[in-house]
Amino acid sequence: MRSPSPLLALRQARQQLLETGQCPAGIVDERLARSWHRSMAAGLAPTARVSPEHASTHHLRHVLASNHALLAHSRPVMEYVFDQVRQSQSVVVLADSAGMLMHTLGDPHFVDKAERVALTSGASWNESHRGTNAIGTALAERGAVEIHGSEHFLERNGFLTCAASPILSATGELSGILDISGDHRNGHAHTLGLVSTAARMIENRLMVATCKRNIRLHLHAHPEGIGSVAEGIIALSDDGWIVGANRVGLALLRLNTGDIGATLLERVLDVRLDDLLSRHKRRPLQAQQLRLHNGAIVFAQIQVDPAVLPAISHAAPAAAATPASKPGVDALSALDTGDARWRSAADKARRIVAKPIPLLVQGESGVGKEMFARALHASGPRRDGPFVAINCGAIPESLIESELFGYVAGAFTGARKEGSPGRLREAHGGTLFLDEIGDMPLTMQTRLLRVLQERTVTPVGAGKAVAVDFALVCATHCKLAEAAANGKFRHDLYYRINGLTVTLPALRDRSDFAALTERLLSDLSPALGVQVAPELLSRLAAYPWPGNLRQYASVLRTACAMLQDSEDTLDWAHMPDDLLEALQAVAPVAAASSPGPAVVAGAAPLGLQPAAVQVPQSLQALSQVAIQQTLEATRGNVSLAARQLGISRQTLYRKLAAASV
Ligand SMILES: Nc1ncnc2c1ncn2[C@@H]1O[C@H](COP(=O)(O)OP(=O)(O)OP(=O)(O)O)[C@@H](O)[C@H]1O
Repeated sequence: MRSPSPLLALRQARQQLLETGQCPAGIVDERLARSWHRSMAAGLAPTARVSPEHASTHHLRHVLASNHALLAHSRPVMEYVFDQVRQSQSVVVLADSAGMLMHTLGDPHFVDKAERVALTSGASWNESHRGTNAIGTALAERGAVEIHGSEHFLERNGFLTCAASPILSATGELSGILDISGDHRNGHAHTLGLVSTAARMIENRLMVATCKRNIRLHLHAHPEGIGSVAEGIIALSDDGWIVGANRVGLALLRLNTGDIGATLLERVLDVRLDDLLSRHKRRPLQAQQLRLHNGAIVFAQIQVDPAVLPAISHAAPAAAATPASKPGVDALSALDTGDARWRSAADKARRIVAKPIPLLVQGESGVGKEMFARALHASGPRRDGPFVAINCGAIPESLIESELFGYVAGAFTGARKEGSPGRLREAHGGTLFLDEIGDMPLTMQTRLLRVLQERTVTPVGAGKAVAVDFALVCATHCKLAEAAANGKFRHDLYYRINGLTVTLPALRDRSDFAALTERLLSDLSPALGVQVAPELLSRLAAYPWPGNLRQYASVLRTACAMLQDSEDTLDWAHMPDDLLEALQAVAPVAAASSPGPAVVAGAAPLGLQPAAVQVPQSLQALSQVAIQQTLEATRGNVSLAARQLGISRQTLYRKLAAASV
């Protein structure tokens, strides 16, 4: 591995492994020890002269065809790398995600004739076939490794020195392995660095190709770093979701692979997508300076296919919804895909939009309450004013007062020198949207009530009140009337914010699943006309979607990213693994009609027709099944499960607590 273990120590460690089944701690690199154990567990013997596992011509052809893009983008990089190592008589190899060689450059003179076949296309270097080796071990460890001489598990491979690095896709999956192998006497200290850099070059090329229809941010901490192999790349959907990223991009934005497909750009950076695009239009070649929410600065160059830019510039504000206010063609009706309950909520809200009547929007997490509020704002007379959204549950109690009401210069330690107007005053002339109002601490409820009664704000540390004028929309996932009855929410504030209450339906209760799906898909990829296969659509319609529209939109977004260039229909193969099983387990319903009383097939194995074993269950129970399956798939990782379900951790805990009552 990185620093070759001394030969004697290696021999002793291997001897002990073979005799006791345990590798002594501290003598060899931990990853090497893990790999030796895996090789033993695969039933391999170090002295065995196994004949190389080789794919049939038919299978090899299939693998090459399905890795067409990877091969095309790897070839030029492999040629460049080969030029660098030509003198050291090495071969440069590309393997698929199972460790099968797909392309080799260089003549393996250092290998005797009998072994040469092992370095040709079709040979498998998966650890289960060849024990510890750079390709197989890089696959198993998902990281770059070097394996020298007798670190190889099979003695017959001891003449090799190899360095390999994984190549990751834009969504973080392992696409293949790049490897440099040579005679172990010619090993070079820089080979691992070379192969890792080359793998990144391939990843970047692949990402630009697979995300060519997306808006891309090319990022670096310094403007000069943009365009280099060390640049970060982030791919965005038209409505500002991060749908792809290379490793540097993730690191720069402090994200993990699991955040891809589940994170809005504006949650990470202090900028909205439409602002980015309009700055790009004005100065297409200039790197923009952006700030992360933690204060760090990055520089970004936007790249977007000119053919899709007009569609995007049109679509980006559509997410914020700013069309005219005529009923029938306003921003609210642009969200209307035919569900009667949703339409009735929109009709009622439309009637008070120009009046000083506060609106309370109820509905489960992710049903689209904020989108509804934004669209209402854009449909009303204040649409040219600001829309200020505040998540009352997300601001720490100690900060909520200064965040909402503002403060004067020097009001408290840590305050900004120039003071802050506060979010309530930012909403002046527009709409204030208070999300999760039920989570607001009681002391703040009292202050908010005063603001609403007096229509003035008094910043922290100020003696004088400032007049404010905004339309108020609040949202809650809980029944606020119950919270008021239990003393958790002030009665007087409840009456003050509840001029009109509308309830948005959960996704599983909507009757417009097919139309909604079409709408979400056309938002995600306006130019592509992506559809869903009918069988899959009927299963999606029957699934309980605990995370509602947020979860469904996120699943569709990731599925669209899985489409090959030649595909335009989403099918089972594009669905995430954790959802597949759950979808197979629900009985299909006609997507155009209401899901109605759903049925579950119990634990029907994949591929079985679940309708044969239908067991009626409540929708709530179905939702719990989906939650449990996601938790199992994420091995109990609540944060990851919540992200995959499209709900917050608090909501997931709440649902789990409700289930255990
Ligand atoms: N009508 C819609 N059309 C397209 N996408 C939608 C629609 N409604 C919601 N979404 C998707 O669902 C996501 C969540 O929507 P939104 O934030 O409005 O829900 P919410 O009910 O306010 O959630 P929470 O209760 O967690 O704050 C959006 O970012 C968007 O991806």
